[in-house]
Amino acid sequence: MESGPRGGSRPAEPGPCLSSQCGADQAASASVLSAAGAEPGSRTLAVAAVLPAGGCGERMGVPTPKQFCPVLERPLISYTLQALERACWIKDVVVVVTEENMQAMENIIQKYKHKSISLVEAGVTRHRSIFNGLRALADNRLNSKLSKPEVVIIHDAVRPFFDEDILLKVVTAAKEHGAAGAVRPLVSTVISPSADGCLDYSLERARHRASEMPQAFLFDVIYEAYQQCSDYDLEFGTECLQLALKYCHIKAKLVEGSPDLWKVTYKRDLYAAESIIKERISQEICIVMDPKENEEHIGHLLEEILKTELNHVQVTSQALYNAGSDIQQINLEQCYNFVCVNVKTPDFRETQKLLSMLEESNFSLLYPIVVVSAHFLDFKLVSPSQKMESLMWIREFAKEMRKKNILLYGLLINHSQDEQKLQENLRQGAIIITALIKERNSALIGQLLVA
Ligand SMILES: Nc1ccn([C@@H]2O[C@H](COP(=O)(O)OP(=O)(O)OP(=O)(O)O)[C@@H](O)[C@H]2O)c(=O)n1
Ligand SMILES: O=P(O)(O)OC[C@@H](O)[C@@H](O)[C@@H](O)CO
Repeated sequence: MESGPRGGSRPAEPGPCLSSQCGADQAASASVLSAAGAEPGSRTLAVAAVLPAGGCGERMGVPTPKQFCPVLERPLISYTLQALERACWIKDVVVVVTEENMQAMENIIQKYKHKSISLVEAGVTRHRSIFNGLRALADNRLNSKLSKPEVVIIHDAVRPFFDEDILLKVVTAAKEHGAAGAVRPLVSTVISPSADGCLDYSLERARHRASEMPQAFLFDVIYEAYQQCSDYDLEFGTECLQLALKYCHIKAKLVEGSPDLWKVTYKRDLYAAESIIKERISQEICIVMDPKENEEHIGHLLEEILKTELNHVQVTSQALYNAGSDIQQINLEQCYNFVCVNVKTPDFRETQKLLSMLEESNFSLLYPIVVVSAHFLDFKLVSPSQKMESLMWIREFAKEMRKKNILLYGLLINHSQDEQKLQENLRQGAIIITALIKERNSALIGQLLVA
């Protein structure tokens, strides 16, 4: 199975590493990706990737193989594919899955619009799966749309947190050395037990590294290594770099990677992945308000309070004049959080306008979008209970929005005439907004919170 061309016109997506789309540094990638030995930029290096995703995730301890476990209701492997898509110079991605998971994988590719993906059947071990992926690239009779690359990246499907920079580094190093792999300092010391279960010796931690992914190889090197590989190594090996050394006498270049390169292995890793992704898509908030309001507009006051409360978060304000261009403009900054300020009647007019734009934009495909419909009322003039009736609209509407991966919350702020009270209420409102955005708790959708 093959999906369409990579890259393309998709809006910049804040994948797990939130870097800019494709070619964070065009000059760097152009020189790296010029074909081996050619003048930089003269001919692009053919690079493909093999993603082993055929495991059962035994250590995760759940029925679903971990690469398909949901993170914010989206399969983990989709985040890895999205991060790979940032490197639009990778021409083919071969995902290696078991026969029984082929359809599930095809559904993920279709739903999340992943490009240039070919599926290959897994083997009973990781090395056998990788070998199957390499074979598909080597022998295009297996898949006519695939062609043998000069360099191949091998990356575990359950390692979603990496950026284009480490891909460029391992590919550059593989071009020069034949093989390269990301490494990290060891957290625990490595020891060797004796036959009777006692300490035999320990390795000096500072002189050793943990082997992570991505790794990259001159294709002919790693393919030759796998073709020479013993059954024992195919069955019990865990290190591709070792195969290149043992069978092709290639000493891989080791590239220091970032702390994000860890592999999702245990259940706690899924929780960690979810909180990292939530943190990363909470970095920007857009306050949507009526453009005709003057600077004292309550929306601007709320914007200033949010900026004060959330100094590491980018808070912007935007008027919604019309659909497409505004929402495209907003989301180009990778914004997944909106506070819609409703001060005019009828209630929700601005919120409904924003929601219909978000629905049409399809931006909630990859991440849940938070929309806080903020309403201001001087409780001394109008009792909240009177307002409640008209605000009940939000409960039903929130259920509809939930189906589109849009989390809609209501917020009623006491628009006190007393300046100090108003500041306190706005601060309380900012705290509530911050919590809703950070937690993205679908249990609270349609609720009306009061500040
Ligand atoms: N026969 C296998 C075994 C593993 N993998 C893949 O290799 C990567 C790293 O392996 P690991 O973390 O060990 O995954 P599992 O084997 O699924 O985990 P476990 O050992 O807990 O069963 C994963 O993306 C996994 O899907 C594979 O493609 N084919
Ligand atoms: O051993 P596992 O199958 O859990 O995972 C594979 C890892 O060993 C591997 O991804 C890195 O150590 C780099 O080779």
